[in-house]
Amino acid sequence: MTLKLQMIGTGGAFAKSFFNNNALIIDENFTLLLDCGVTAPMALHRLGRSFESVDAVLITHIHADHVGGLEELAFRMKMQYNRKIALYIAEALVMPLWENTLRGGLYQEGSITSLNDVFDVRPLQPGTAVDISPGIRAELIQTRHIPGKDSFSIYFNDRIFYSADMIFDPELLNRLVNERGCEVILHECQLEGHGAVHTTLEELLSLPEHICKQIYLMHYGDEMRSYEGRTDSMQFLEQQRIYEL
Ligand SMILES: Nc1ccn([C@@H]2O[C@@H]3COP(=O)(O)O[C@H]3[C@H]2O)c(=O)n1
Ligand SMILES: [Zn+2]
Ligand SMILES: [Zn+2]
Repeated sequence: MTLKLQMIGTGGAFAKSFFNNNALIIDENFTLLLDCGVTAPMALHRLGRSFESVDAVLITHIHADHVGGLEELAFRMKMQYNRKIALYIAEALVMPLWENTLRGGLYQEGSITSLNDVFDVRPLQPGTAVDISPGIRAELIQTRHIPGKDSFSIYFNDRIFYSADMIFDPELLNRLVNERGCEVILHECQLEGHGAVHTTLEELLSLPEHICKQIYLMHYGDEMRSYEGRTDSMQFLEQQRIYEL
C-alpha cells in the first residue's frame, strides 16, 4: 500500500528559502503532520491548508524547527476548532515538551495546566509500531542527534524510513534495507561543513549504491540548488510536491 507524502518544508533549521523540514503523510481520509516547526503555520497556509485539516501530529524531537509551531496549533485547536488533536510523541519527550517548551506560552490557570488539556497525548515506545490510521503504521527508532537529547526517527509501514535530525548511522541504514526490507529512505542532509549533529552529503554518498538509490534528501540549507547533479542517485525532496511512496 502506498503512502502520500507532501513536505510542507524541506529546509534545515536556519534555511531562509525553504520552510522547516515538516511533512504531511496523507492516508485516504487522514492527514498526519510530521513535526510542527516555527514555519509550519505559514507553510500550511501557502498550501491553502490550515491546522483544521490535520488529524494528528507526530513529533521527532524538541528543536524549534520541529516543535516551534505547536503553541499556535494547540491554541487554534482549543480556541478556534474546539477539539483535541492526537499528539504522537515518544514517552521520554512528553514531560520535556510541556515543561521546557510549551508551558511558558500555553499555561492558563484552571484551563491549561498540562499537555493533556490541549492534546490527546499518545505516548510511543521505540520499537513498538502503532496504527495511526488504517493506512499509516509508525514505529519510532531512537537515533543520535545531540548529546543528551532524545531524538526519534520513524519507520512507516515497515518499509519507509523517515530520519529525524541525526548523525550518520550507516549500520542502521544497512540493517533496515538488508534485514527489514526498507524500500524508501527520507534522510536529513547537511550539504556543507562537518556533520557534528547532522548527516553530511559526503557521508550519505559513501553508502552502497543499492541504498543510495532509495534515498531522498531533506532538511537541507539554502545552498541546495548548487548541489543539484552532485548527489549521484539520491534525489532532493521538494517542498509542496506530492510523492506517492
Ligand atoms: N551542537 C549543536 C547544536 C545545534 N546546532 C544547530 O542548531 C540547530 C537546531 O536545529 P537542528 O535542525 O537540529 O540543526 C541544528 C544546528 O544547525 C549545531 O550546529 N550544533
Ligand atoms: Zn531540524
Ligand atoms: Zn534537531
